[in-house]
Amino acid sequence: MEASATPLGYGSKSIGRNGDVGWLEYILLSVGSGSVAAASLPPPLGAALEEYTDAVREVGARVLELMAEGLGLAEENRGVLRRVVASDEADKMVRVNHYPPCPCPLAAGQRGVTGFGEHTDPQVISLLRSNRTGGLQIMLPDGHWVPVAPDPDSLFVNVGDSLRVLTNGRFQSVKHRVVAPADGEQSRLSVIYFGGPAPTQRIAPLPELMREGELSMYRDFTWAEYKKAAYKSRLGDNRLDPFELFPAAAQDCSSNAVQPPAPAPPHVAPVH
Ligand SMILES: O=C(O)CCC(=O)C(=O)O
Ligand SMILES: [Fe+2]
Repeated sequence: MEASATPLGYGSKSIGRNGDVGWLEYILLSVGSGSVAAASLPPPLGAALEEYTDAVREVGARVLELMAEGLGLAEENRGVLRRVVASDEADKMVRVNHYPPCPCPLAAGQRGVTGFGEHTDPQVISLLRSNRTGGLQIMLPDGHWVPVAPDPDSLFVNVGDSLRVLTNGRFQSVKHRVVAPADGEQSRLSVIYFGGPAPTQRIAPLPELMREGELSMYRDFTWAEYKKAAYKSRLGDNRLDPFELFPAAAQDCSSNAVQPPAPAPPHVAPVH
């Protein structure tokens, strides 16, 4: 069965509304007061979800503080990134992905089928946990895919597009994808917290970070605007492109500059 979360809720195979497909089923929830999706869960599950999200968000906020320190921000400014995801109005989403083993026969040279197609996360920071089954891969600047070793005791941290803009490209959002388990392998299960800004938050390079004469590489936008644009796009699109002010300069230092074009998935795309 193919079902699409719209955009929240349960989905199977169909990711988003724009034709992206993968070998998975998932549930995508918005967490926090006023969130329809979390409020519709059985109360103990809703409470557990909020508790988990708050705990993992705090880890993300701490990582952002360390990143601010690493960027050389003065001590009094080190909370500037943390506050983007930790404010009361900040957008909190959780996705649970389940990738059953795919019984599909593989053609010669084909390493698997796409569980989740290549993309960057649009938010500020994502923290992922998984079971012991691998499949997650990240793309290096030279276009090579490298596997992320599964470790149920670790959190995998991803920089999102918004953090890339907030740091004027100093941190890059990295393309990642999931290859579904082959027939006979264990299912992969992952839980991802996506730390986003408040809807009205202006996403622009932090003034505290800009050097004298440094120009923003992006035109200003709000998180609500970017989220809407992200939902309208395909998974593999470089979603920041329409917001770039100096495309050539932004691409020069972009990990996405050398991406091969995303293959158009006929149904569930093979992975070579
Ligand atoms: O399921 C995974 O391991 C990664 C999925 C992912 O990248 C996402 O949901 O944004
Ligand atoms: Fe992702």
